[in-house]
Amino acid sequence: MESDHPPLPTVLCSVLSMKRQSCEVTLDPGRSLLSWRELRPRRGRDRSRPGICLTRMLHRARGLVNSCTPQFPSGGVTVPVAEIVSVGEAEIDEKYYNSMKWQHMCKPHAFTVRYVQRKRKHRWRCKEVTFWCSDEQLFYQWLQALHDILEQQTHRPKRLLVYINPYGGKKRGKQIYENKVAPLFSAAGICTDVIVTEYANHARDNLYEVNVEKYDGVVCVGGDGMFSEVLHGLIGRVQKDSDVDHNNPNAQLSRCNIRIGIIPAGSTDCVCYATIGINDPETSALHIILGDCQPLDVCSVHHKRTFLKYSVSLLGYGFYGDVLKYSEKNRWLGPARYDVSGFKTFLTHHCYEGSVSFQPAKWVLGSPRDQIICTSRCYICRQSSKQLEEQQKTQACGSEHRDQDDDWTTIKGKFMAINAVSMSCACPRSPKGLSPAAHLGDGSADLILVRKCSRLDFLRHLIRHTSNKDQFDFPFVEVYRVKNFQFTPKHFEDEDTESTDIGSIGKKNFPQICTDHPSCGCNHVNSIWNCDGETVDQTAIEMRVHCQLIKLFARGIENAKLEDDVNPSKVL
Ligand SMILES: Nc1ncnc2c1ncn2[C@@H]1O[C@H](COP(=O)(O)OP(=O)(O)OP(=O)(O)O)[C@@H](O)[C@H]1O
Ligand SMILES: CCCCCCCCCCCCC/C=C/[C@@H](O)[C@H](CO)NC(C)=O
Ligand SMILES: [Ca+2]
Repeated sequence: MESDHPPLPTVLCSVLSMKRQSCEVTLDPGRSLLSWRELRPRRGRDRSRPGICLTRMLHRARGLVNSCTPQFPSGGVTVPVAEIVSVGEAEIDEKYYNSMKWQHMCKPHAFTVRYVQRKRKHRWRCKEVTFWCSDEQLFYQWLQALHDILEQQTHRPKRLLVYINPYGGKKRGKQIYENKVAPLFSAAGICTDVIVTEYANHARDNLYEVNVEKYDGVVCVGGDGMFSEVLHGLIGRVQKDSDVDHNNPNAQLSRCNIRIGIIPAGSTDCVCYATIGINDPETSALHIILGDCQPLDVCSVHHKRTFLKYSVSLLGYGFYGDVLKYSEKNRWLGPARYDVSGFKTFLTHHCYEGSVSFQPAKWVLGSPRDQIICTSRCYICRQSSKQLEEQQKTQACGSEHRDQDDDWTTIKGKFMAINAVSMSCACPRSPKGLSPAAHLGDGSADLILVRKCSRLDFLRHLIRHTSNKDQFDFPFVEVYRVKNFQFTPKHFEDEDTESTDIGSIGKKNFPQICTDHPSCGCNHVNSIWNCDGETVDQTAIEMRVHCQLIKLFARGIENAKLEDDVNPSKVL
């Protein structure tokens, strides 16, 4: 009787040689694992009967122990196929070849497997191992089997468009790409078109013209500003192609399916750090090669009915706006400009008067202070986006997004900082980020309001950004998980009398705002908005989160505990 089940894929198991040692190498397509372990000859027996072990091994190698139950080694290395970077004919070092026993081969039958090895703190390295086969037939059998199984990794990119900012960070973008990334892409058989940008917004503008369909992904080499350019280019292009008016703050934006990879070469590189866990070009390149996919929330920022910018990390007014304002004047300082400017801004100690209105993200499972960190395959992000989609389906009415009007909260006052973050914003300066429990793809942002406080209190709050302690645990700090917010600076109604949605909210809310405390320096003084490290020209803005609008070549933060326990490529 014929079985309905497809035949089980054949396990390939051979004795191959590795670094002059015999190894049992197993490729188990069913479990998508490649493993190997050294075969140690039993000392006493082997000394008295030289050669017996090799004979047995060669016999097994020729006969191939096919269809056997895989014997996963108790000591050895196991690599998931999903973490194999490349497989190819080995480039043989002549000295090594001459010292080998099997010199009767006219050509060395060896292949090299490159794979991901996890190091500490989310760093990945590309490790390689070369296996020697006893004959040509066996060699081709292995090469074919490995190529076939890698072909099944269809989510991996084959063709990439790469933009390099030669002036980001320490101006090492080109060097970083050429030395650390290009060799890996080439080993993995990825074709690239590389554009070294010649002016600001070159990448963004180019993305409006280029045939994006040709590529499986876009890679940016640079910092958050460079990422922002690519983000604007891609989202803008997709909206244009699908006839979505991005000036409409309520427009349902079309999702962007082409993934973006980030090779960190900037000053903060917060998007890279918060989605991969480290700013390391080689690690990022490996995530791209393996074809990782991390959906990411994007916030749109509008003034009245005019689109201003998209943000994925920090949209900050007050402290972070001022830090950016001063740091832009000192770009020549490179990454240190943020420290100099941060110190100066801290000493200035400005607060700003205004009104913040927001709607809570009611569907989300988490809350900003629950200490549940967004990790790879985050449950909260999956559930929240599912719930949001269902909610949107039931309210679906054309291409406009309709928010209920009844649940707005308005907070008026004097603020040291207003920060909206749709991800943790973790970066080397603040390893847990501005909101450690914010989620990459839950469709919400954490709105952090730091009210007017003493310089010492503000310093205490800032220092918490660098520690594990709760940075929201101060009487002058509030945090809300929101789906949108609007901000109107106090002086807005004086300078702009036109009636709009946001304008009328401002007018409605301002009569009670005081103009006392002349000493605090907040009257009639505006900050600017820092939008992912770029300045925004308007101060009265509205922001809305678009759940999982884009995808990155990343996988979120792998659970450190889990990583230690089940590191797949570690020597057991
Ligand atoms: N060829 C170029 N010449 C001048 N400016 C450029 C060029 N290419 C890109 N830019 C701009 O440079 C700005 C900063 O770049 P980038 O983000 O790479 O570095 P950074 O500002 O040092 O790092 P971070 O954004 O992480 O703080 C971006 O706003 C980008 O638009
Ligand atoms: C006196 C101690 C002060 C310590 C304060 C450390 C806080 C550092 C927090 C950095 C937050 C970074 C958020 C990310 C913002 C990026 O979008 C942007 C562009 O790269 N970077 C900055 C610095 O605005
Ligand atoms: Ca989010």
